[in-house]
Amino acid sequence: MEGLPNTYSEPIPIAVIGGTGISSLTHLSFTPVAVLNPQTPWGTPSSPITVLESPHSHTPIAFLSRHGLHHELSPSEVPNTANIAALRSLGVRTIVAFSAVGSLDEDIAPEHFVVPDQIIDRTKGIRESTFFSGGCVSHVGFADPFDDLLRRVIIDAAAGLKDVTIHSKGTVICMEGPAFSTRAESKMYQSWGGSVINMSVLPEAKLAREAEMAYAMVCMSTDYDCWKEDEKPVDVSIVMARMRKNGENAKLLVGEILKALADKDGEEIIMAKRYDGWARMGISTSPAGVSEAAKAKIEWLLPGTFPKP
Ligand SMILES: CSC[C@H]1O[C@H](OP(=O)(O)O)[C@H](O)[C@@H]1O
Ligand SMILES: Nc1ncnc2[nH]cnc12
Repeated sequence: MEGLPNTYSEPIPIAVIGGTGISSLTHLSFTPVAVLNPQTPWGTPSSPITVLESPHSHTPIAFLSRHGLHHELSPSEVPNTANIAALRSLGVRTIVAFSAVGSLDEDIAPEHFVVPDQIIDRTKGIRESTFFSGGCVSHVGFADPFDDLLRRVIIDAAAGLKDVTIHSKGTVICMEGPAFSTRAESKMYQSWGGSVINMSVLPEAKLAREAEMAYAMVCMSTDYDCWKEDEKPVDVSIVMARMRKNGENAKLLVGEILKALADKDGEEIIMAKRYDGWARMGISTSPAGVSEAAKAKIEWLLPGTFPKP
């Protein structure tokens, strides 16, 4: 990426967040045109943000590597607030996130993709998980944590890929890690109705909702965790081996998603106006009680919420 400009003059409405095994979006159909390093009131994002253009679409996309360019950030260390704030500041309104997951369901085989519709939170409260703290409280609705319009686009787009089996719903369990689950935990998650397990969907999805963006995740199955007695329990070599094929399919899928969103209806889906005001509506702090520090940060994230008098 050397030699690319570090500015981009247009808003970038779509972002792709890559996780394990996807630290760039290098593929014939994408041309990197800039590398940005936005700073935010919540700090610096996980990685520089690459801006890519594609012949499939007039809409540029921003790519962010969740664990850093060299996978140096553990799931608990990912600066999710900085990541989401940085993307929003570039104009992003729609996020397609990718994640390597373990399967809790016999039918979700390695290399299958799942577009989940629900989440169960098993993180340990050690991740910074809201923009609304330090003097401004907001409670956003999160009953349906993923955006259904975007989920539908992804599911339909995946139908254009010949060797990807896609599951159109499921519950993702988000554990803290970084160690994998015990067998007892894995079986308990199955009994709770979990379909797949990862360490990344939270608080990423929650912060995207607070930032009034549309968010969906593509879960790429790599293993059967450790509930299945006739399989070797998950380890990193198993995950990385599966991610070679998954990573190629993920890049093809991004191309198909951009094609699908390249028309007028697509623009409406991408701009996610349906989330305008969600976080602002949830603010419970009375105007006189909002701290100046919180006002400044929220105004940076969602301009117009606390305009200067
Ligand atoms: C390397 S296996 C565990 C690791 O893989 C997943 O990462 P990501 O969601 O970023 O693709 C999982 O969430 C864990 O962080
Ligand atoms: N079994 C597993 N548990 C948690 N995260 C994962 N990512 C890939 N496989 C996983």
